[in-house]
Amino acid sequence: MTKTQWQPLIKPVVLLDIMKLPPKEVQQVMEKITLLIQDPRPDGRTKKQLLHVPGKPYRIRSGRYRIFYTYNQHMVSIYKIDRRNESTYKDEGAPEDAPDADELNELELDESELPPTPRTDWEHVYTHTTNQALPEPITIEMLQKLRINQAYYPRLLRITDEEELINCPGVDQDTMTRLMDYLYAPPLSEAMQQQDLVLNEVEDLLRYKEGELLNFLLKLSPEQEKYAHWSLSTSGPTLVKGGPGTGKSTVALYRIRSLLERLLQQGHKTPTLLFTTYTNALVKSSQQQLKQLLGENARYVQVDMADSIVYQVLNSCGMAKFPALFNSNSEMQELTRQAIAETTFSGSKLQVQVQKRIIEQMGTDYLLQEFHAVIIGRQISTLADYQKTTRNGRKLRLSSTHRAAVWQVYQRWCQILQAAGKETWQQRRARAEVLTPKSPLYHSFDAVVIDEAQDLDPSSLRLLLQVCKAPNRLFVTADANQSIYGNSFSWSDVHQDLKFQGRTNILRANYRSTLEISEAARSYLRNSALEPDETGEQQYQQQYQQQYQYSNNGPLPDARTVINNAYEVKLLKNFFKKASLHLRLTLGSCAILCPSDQVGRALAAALTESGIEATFMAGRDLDLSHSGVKILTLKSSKGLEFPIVALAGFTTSSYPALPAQGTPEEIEEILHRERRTLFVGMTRAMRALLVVIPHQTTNPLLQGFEEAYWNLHGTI
Ligand SMILES: Nc1ncnc2c1ncn2[C@@H]1O[C@H](COP(=O)(O)OP(=O)(O)OP(=O)(O)O)[C@@H](O)[C@H]1O
Repeated sequence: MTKTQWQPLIKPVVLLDIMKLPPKEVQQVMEKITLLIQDPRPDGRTKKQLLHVPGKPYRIRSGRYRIFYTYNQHMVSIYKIDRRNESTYKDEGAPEDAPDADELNELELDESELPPTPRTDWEHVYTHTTNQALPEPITIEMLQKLRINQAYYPRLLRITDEEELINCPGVDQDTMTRLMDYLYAPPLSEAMQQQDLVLNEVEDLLRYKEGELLNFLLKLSPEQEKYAHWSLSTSGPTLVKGGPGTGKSTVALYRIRSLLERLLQQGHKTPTLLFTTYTNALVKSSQQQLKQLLGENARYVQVDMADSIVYQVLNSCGMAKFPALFNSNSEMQELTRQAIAETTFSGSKLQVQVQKRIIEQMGTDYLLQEFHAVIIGRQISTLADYQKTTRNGRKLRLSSTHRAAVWQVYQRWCQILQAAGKETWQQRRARAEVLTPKSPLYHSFDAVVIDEAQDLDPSSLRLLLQVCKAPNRLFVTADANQSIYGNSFSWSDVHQDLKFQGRTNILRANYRSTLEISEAARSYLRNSALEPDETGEQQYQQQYQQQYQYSNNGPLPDARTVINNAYEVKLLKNFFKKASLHLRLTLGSCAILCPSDQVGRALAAALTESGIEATFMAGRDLDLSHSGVKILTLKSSKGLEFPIVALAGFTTSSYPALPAQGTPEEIEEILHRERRTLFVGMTRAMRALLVVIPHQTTNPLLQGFEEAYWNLHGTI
């Protein structure tokens, strides 16, 4: 057998090309790919470099087809299998080494195959995007070839034009994407930009065509690869940071694979690993990806939200039922107001008055955050300890008189909650943390990987550290600038074992968003980045604003003003339709991220009424495979991604909620946090982004869209 020297990689579009190939051609294509991985270098005959084509790809002929590829020292990346243009190959019987028509015809380049140049304006793109007939009719044969569920046949066979194709209610997203990709193969330049997938064996292509193999794994970049395997035998935990879309979650999943391999090599018969992430939707998608990555071995990995582990610890100790959680935020606020009213402050009459005023100025939200992030999150149980604590990330400075006042309200608050049989999530997590050593979960996992750690409570982090058998088998990913609830805290404040010095790395290449979207979001975030901590956060924040690497380009994102709700719906409808048509995607690729459930439901109703399928999905029942536009709150969009995104719903809501009598520092802290929340929303977008701004708004969060980064067209 010939030794394989180059690792074969394929672009996702190649899989569609394989589905389109007649069976007898597949064998021949596989033979050519086998030849390529033995030696991809051009030979001037069958393998040639196309010097005049953008990207200077190589091509090898395979009968009536040609395979396009690039290669480096170690890898061959195949990115298109295309039928030769018959008119340029008059002599079908020409020998393989006949003069190459490709060279003369420049691969029949049309305009769509030129490399994408950044366009400045969606409006311009819109006007050139009109509804057209499908490039070929949808047939039963096509649907069978694509292994599409027969239940969808009647609906799909009725489609005749592009608008019907992009807005096809009731057909799941995966099906629509497959059909769309099949009908509209991306041009060469786009195919080249797609991610690389690993082709372990050339025969896998045949297995894929026959339905035995459903997926191929992503090829990590060298730096991602390094962090997935890095420091497996150090003494402490490891941390990977990076901006949005740099592949932190991806590396976390591959880290699980290397930890598992290491444990199995070390002779562990039934290793147990824990992967925690942030929302139900992320649990589901991580489970799917781990199944793909690990096959049968996925049974060794438990995927959960950190709060499920909190529940499991309490349950295992018989402490899960009582006290009950609050039914609503307003119920919690009410009890907090009651605590403020009932607190008897100590000291002279003047001191009592001062303390009362301090608390009033603070507002219930800020006070609750102080209880949660500082007192409960750090397991502080005495005023003396509270007086000493550093309060990292809290902008409002508190003197010892302030702290004494907070402490007294806190004491009363605890009594009231106890009498009502209620607790907050933060109290529950802190309770679970203390109980962990008594729970069977203590030291029960051979390794723990925590994704999206920036918003975890310190109690949850310490709990997860305790369920892990050894600190060096803990791996954490985080991006402080995507912290949407709390503010920066110091890792070593959380636990002495959480010192990442020397074991922190940063990912720098963005694989999700276009350069234009990512740079616009970063320009919006500027000034709201978080405070430094001892893991090099300051350096990180400086690097955050430096040049990133991007794989994709596109038009500038839009920040558009609207005069009322009706126009907002009109703009959204127009944006989704045109962007979907232009990008050859369906409405299932579109998402609206909005400030609250209530606003989301109203938008879903209004869009549906206007003829666009749209569904509001609460965080717990997010279904990413659902057809039509998905409407989510900004907060529940964390960790997710969508090709087309609109941030909307600011015309009706009073977002952000600011305390009526808040101090400037307190308001500044809230605004910074919410600016990061909008930043998270913007960075969910892969290809197209729109922010809908109410006309003449004074909302401070909807200011700061710089003309250099955003398309700021007029009002509609
Ligand atoms: N090496 C790679 N090549 C191509 N695509 C990649 C690569 N690494 C990651 N991706 C893709 O980039 C996207 C973002 O990756 P991922 O979600 O892991 O990033 P992240 O850093 O966790 O993002 P965020 O913090 O914004 O949630 C995903 O679609 C992922 O498949």
